[in-house]
Amino acid sequence: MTGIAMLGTGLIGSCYTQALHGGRSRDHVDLVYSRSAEKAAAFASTWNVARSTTNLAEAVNDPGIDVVVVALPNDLHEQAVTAAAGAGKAVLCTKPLGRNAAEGLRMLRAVEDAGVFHGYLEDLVYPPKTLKGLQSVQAGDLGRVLWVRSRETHPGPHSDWFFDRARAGGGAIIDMGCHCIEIARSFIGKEVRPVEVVCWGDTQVHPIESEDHAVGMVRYENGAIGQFEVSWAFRGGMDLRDEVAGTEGTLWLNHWLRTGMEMYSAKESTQYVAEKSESSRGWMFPVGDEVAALGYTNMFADMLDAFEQGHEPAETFYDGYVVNAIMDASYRSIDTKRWEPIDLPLWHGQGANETSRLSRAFDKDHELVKRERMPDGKTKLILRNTLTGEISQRVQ
Ligand SMILES: NC(=O)C1=CN([C@@H]2O[C@H](COP(=O)(O)OP(=O)(O)OC[C@H]3O[C@@H](n4cnc5c(N)ncnc54)[C@H](OP(=O)(O)O)[C@@H]3O)[C@@H](O)[C@H]2O)C=CC1
Ligand SMILES: O=C1CO[C@H](CO)[C@@H](O)[C@@H]1O
Repeated sequence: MTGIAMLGTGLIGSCYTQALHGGRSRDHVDLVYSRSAEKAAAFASTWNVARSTTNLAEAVNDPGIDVVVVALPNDLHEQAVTAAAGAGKAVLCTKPLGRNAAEGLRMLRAVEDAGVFHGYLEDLVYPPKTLKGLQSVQAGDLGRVLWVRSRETHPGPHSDWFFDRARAGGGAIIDMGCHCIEIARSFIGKEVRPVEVVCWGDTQVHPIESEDHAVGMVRYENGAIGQFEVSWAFRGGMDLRDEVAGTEGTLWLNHWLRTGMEMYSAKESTQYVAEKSESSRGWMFPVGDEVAALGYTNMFADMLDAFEQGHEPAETFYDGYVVNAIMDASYRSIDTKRWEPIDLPLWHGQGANETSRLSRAFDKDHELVKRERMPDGKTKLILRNTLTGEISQRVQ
């Protein structure tokens, strides 16, 4: 059995542990690291973890440990990854990989130089409905993907360090834009190079330096656009939605509010409703199995299958570094108010390959712009003359 160490006893350390224990039925966290012996003991007792330590070096060097899971605040990722790689252990790191692309790239180099297995824990490309959507998109059911819109908004994070710009590396973009960017990149095709970004971001509500709102557009080399929308001041819970628009189809995913379970209670509920839920009475949107719905279960199954079978998981540190580079350009764009190029000193995907407009030949002189069935039962064809550019219509 694979020996697993969990570094961190916070929100994500608990979610990851629940997912690991419930997922493939053969995974178990063997060792937990916390700064405090009391917290470590409490975590170990809640989640039935056999051993704990307050020494990070001891955790990663433990001979019974094969895989180290980094579930620590953003400013501690690099240090933990370097320690795990130095100990020759496989390392799985939560999002964002780094606080910027330079940090992300150093982490990628550290695991590559050490020759250890690495996985980027981007859960939101693994929810069951996202995996099903990705399969359809990859099979071509939606045609060519033109535009992906991904939104994550909630009233704000649950711990102090998120609000400290230096520790977190930024605000809502680094915290949640990273999810939206990787979701869009997955639907558009991870081999397609992201070229430039234009982004607005501002601090509208919280008394902090970091942005609590942002909207950005990432332009890919094939013309596709990945749009992200993030807020740390949205009221009403956690709104997690994705939309994919292709030349032949559309996909809408709603992950959290309005997922199919809606409950009303006139009384104050005593039950936990869902992550970042703001209501415990009236209309509520509980989630049946949070760790599955958020993708953690499938994510760890992919990571551990890949580790045991000796191949790469769907998300590696390389993906985390690309996402970091897109976020760096987003922050530059907020300052310059212009499209900013995405700097990718390391790129594994396709080379320059601008996709031209789709040809929709109608007859020898025309392309079809649009076809629509009208209320009178007739069909209107809107055509463009390929020689003159003239637009005309025919009614059939
Ligand atoms: N969907 C996702 O993939 C999510 C990912 N995350 C990511 O997980 C990481 C941790 O976030 P989260 O678990 O929510 O954060 P929390 O604040 O809930 O927990 C962080 C944990 O890290 C440990 N820690 C160790 N050193 C420090 C330190 N110097 N300062 C603060 N904490 C420390 C603490 O455990 P102890 O006190 O026992 O030492 C603490 O419980 C972040 O990178 C975040 O972006 C977070 C939420 C969701
Ligand atoms: O998706 C998420 C929910 O909120 C958390 C706190 O802002 C994020 O860190 C996390 O990635």
